[in-house]
Amino acid sequence: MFRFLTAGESHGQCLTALVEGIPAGLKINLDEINRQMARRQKGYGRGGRMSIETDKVDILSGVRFGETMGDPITLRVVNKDWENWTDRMSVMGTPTWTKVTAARPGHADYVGIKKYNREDIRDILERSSARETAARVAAGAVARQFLEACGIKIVSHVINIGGVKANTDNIDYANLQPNDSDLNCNDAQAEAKMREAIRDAGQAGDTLGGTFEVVVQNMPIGVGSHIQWDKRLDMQLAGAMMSIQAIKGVEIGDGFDYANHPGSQLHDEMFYNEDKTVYRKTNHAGGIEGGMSNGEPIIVRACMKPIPTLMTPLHSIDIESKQEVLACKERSDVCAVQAASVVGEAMVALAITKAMIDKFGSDCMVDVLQNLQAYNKRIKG
Ligand SMILES: Cc1cc2nc3c(=O)[nH]c(=O)nc-3n(C[C@H](O)[C@H](O)[C@H](O)COP(=O)(O)O)c2cc1C
Ligand SMILES: C=C(O[C@@H]1CC(C(=O)O)=C[C@@H](OP(=O)(O)O)[C@H]1O)C(=O)O
Repeated sequence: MFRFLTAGESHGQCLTALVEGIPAGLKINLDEINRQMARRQKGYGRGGRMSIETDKVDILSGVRFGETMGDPITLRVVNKDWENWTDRMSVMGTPTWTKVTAARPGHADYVGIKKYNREDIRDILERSSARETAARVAAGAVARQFLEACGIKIVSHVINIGGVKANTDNIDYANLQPNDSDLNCNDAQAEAKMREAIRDAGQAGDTLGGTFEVVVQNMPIGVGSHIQWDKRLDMQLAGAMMSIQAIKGVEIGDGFDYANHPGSQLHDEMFYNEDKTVYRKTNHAGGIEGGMSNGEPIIVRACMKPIPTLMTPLHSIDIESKQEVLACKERSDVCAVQAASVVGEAMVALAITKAMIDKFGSDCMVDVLQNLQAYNKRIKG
């Protein structure tokens, strides 16, 4: 059993993640965790907050002398900005700060206020903020280290920002490499145009969304199951991806394009190599058939809506005065698709880790790796 939870507010003292079920005996590389944290903070179009924070993870439990013990792992990311918010975010005492009352269309503000019976929108926006994704990337970075010990790699790339599309013809998904570019895009020409689009949107007080792909490489066959709805790997991946703030669409493989062509053009035909191992010439299925990994790279595509906080605010309502007003202008990102792609990698890593642990066990790495090896041997035979 593998699970994780996060806690913390955007301008509170810290964010935490509690990760349970990582097997004992996994070597943890803290520098690598922090490298993932830094990747999430990059990206042209991020707001002022990113120049305040330098996200670093403290491991508070579950790891001893660099190795997991099988215990729950607690990860903490301190919010440097907390110091500037102690008046507004004090744990005890009486509020001295003006309430936020003008709801932002597209954010959690209005519905949250109603549902939780609050008068200050800050009580909602602090937790609905995607600052929370820092804790997910920390948890995901631990999961990635488990997956890498099992030989599995996860990469992503941005393929569309605000309608500017990267060239995605002839991508070799099995060998797609991580890139360090500003927008996590492999097409330099498209990336330059994406930057222009983000700059123009920012100057107009507007925001942009986009699309990215997360790819899982070297995935063993048969992880997930057709037996029950909640064991299907595609369901677990889609849920994980949809749980990210502002993600509004998820596709596996050809996804919505399946609707446009007949089956004869889309199902991935099977062939035998000389040694009778099976191979495919195509991967329309995106590495999953019948809710199980089929050994091809898993391709999960996600669409992020434009950021809801606009510097040229939208028409909205004030929950206190009951007047029609302009939405509140919190400091904000113009575009965060690159950051979302890093969060997407983390969520995919966490979902794949859960499915791998369901299949190969979670007590200790020696058992997991032996189980995986024996299983691979049987499958190949
Ligand atoms: C990495 C990342 C950064 C984000 N930055 C902002 C931001 O600066 N301002 C904002 O209003 N929304 C931002 N969002 C989106 C909101 O958090 C999100 O739209 C909101 O929580 C409502 O949830 P929903 O869009 O899923 O309905 C960001 C999302 C992600 C994934
Ligand atoms: C803080 C992060 O993202 C935040 C997500 C966010 C929102 O409403 O989702 C609003 C902004 O926060 P602030 O109001 O402090 O500027 C973003 O910066 C982060 O990614 O670390």
